[in-house]
Amino acid sequence: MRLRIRVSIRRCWPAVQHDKEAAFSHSICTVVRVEEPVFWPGPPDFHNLTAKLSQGGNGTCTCTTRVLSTKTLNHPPTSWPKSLELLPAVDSLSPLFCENCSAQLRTDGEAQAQHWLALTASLCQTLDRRRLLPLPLAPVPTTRYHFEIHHHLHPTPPDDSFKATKEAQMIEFADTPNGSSNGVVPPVNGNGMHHRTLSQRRASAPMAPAFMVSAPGKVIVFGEHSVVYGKAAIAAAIALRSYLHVTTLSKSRRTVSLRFPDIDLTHSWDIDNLPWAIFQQPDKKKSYYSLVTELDPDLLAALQPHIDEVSPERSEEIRKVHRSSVTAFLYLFLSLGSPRFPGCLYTLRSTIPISAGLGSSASISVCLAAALLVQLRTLSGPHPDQPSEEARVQIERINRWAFVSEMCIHGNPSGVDNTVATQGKAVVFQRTDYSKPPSVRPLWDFPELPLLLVDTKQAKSTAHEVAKVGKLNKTHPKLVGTILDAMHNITDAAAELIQDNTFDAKEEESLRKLGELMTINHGLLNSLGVSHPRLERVRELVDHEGIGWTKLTGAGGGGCSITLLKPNASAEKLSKLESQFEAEGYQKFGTTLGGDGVGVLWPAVLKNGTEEDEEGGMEIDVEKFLNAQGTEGVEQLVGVHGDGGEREGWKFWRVESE
Ligand SMILES: Nc1ncnc2c1ncn2[C@@H]1O[C@H](COP(=O)(O)OP(=O)(O)O)[C@@H](O)[C@H]1O
Ligand SMILES: C[C@@](O)(CCOP(=O)(O)O)CC(=O)O
Repeated sequence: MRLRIRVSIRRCWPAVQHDKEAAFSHSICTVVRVEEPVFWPGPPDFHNLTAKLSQGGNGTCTCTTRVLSTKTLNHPPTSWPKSLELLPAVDSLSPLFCENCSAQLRTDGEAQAQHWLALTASLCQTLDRRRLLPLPLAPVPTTRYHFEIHHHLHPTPPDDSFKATKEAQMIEFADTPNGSSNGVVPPVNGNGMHHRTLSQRRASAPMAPAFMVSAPGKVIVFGEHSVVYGKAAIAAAIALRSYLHVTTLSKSRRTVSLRFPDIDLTHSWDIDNLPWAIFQQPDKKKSYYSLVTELDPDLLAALQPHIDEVSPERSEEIRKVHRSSVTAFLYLFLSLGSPRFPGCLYTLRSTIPISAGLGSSASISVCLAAALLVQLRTLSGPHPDQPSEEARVQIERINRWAFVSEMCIHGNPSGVDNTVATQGKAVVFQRTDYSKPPSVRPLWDFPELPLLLVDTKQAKSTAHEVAKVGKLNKTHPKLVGTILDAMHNITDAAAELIQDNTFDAKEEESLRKLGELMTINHGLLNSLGVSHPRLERVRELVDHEGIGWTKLTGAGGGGCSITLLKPNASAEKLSKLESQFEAEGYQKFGTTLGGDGVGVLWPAVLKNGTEEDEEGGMEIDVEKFLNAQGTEGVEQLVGVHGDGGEREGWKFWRVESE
């Protein structure tokens, strides 16, 4: 079957349409390429497009698209802007950033030409900006867009009304988050004028397809707490993950809503009542690539009334949890968004136990940051052929904002949790200077360690434990400094050991050396006062059986422990230990280390072994997502891994090993 795809580019001067022929089989993904002269800052709006069956079909095909990659080619386009007056009005676009160099373009209206020049200069990269004057002496680069088109065939409806509107629906766009028109843009006729007859008008559609993002939890294998003081830590992603579903509402619905059932939180705000003015002040405004290393007290104060209105009838304990999540969301939403942001519903579910030291807050922070950046179209990819370097830039962008969210949730984070939740795998992390990005060294061959993960079910607060160590450090700076240095040396030794060619995760001697480092690390954490009797009890039980080495993981004060099991640990002893854990109210987790970091499912359609798979997949709507039962239900519905490995649909920014 062949489909004709018509791609029309909005907010691009001059307005352009492309007709593309592409062969499709029933309900698959395909890639279409469009080349477009770059006359405009930022990617054009290709958000939704519909494709028309050009032959042999008796149905329509609704497609959603995503820009897979953009590549700048240095050959001139076929048309040129003739004079500066012809440049389009730019005041409807805010903020303006160059996609290539991330430079913020001027928005002061002083001279619109400046935008164009700055953009062109940055795209030409090697060209001296001054040589671009006067226009159009410089070669204007062309951007090549790759689209991924998900299309779903719908049978032709029996009634004729469909035929009447079919043509009008042929080119249909969703609005961009920063856009000023409503969700449906009519076709452009030969004069560049928009027109659509009354009979062809339709109710507003949602402005973008629903999509999902997901990020893993983590275990810190070495270096928690000391990492807050600039020492190195080793952390690895785990298979437990958070999943965030984003629905964009139609233009008339000006609310932003959170549904976070794990913490029993539901709340909506009127977007137009949020304190945009202060977040948009030139001295406060941040861009999607900013490195924010501290929260702005004025912005926090402006958010306070909107945080205070959440869950007024709940207990103080619950409100505290709600406040953390809401502060993180609102801070990100107002920092990254704009008053023209569309109404949205964010629904979050996580399989990571909360406040157990497995990085639940970092995982949701990464999801929130990634979702907002995806909505703003500031991320390229992910796609399987994305160059590592490009993937790295996207990961860095998400990570920077996830760190801001982490600051909202627990005050003084080191950034290790959000880094591993964004990047996945296992990393050696160190942040010596908080005004700069951290050093992150991936451990590509992180071994498959035989780990037992035990949740004490003793809730703790990271903020509280971190503050406790801070206080101890203030009182005994020299002594605590020595302990933190020793922890750093342990991490160094462990990284060296793991990367040594002779290290074998199945061999006793290798594991013994690593296990001893874990024991020492735990002892030092205990000396800082962040263990807990229930954590000590796990150690006691494991030590009694003599089958492994145990340390707390995460902030401590409760939460989880990890035990590195000896290779010869007998099944009998293990099962005895597990029964004892169960009897004493502990929960054992089976998890693998070193999985993928942040992933995107765009649109929210997955194959789930249901009838709908025949039609291209099953759309994950909010209802299905909320109705999924427990961890198993969530994983079955949207998990990044199905029974047969990685699920088709989820995509990850992957930084490969050099
Ligand atoms: N599934 C979730 N839904 C909503 N908020 C969450 C979720 N998981 C974590 N959080 C937020 O993160 C906080 C827990 O952070 P923290 O104490 O650092 O624990 P952890 O060690 O699990 O990261 C919670 O109080 C809540 O604000
Ligand atoms: C104690 C600390 O090192 C790790 C905290 O991990 P968690 O929040 O318990 O998952 C704090 C940090 O690194 O920000």
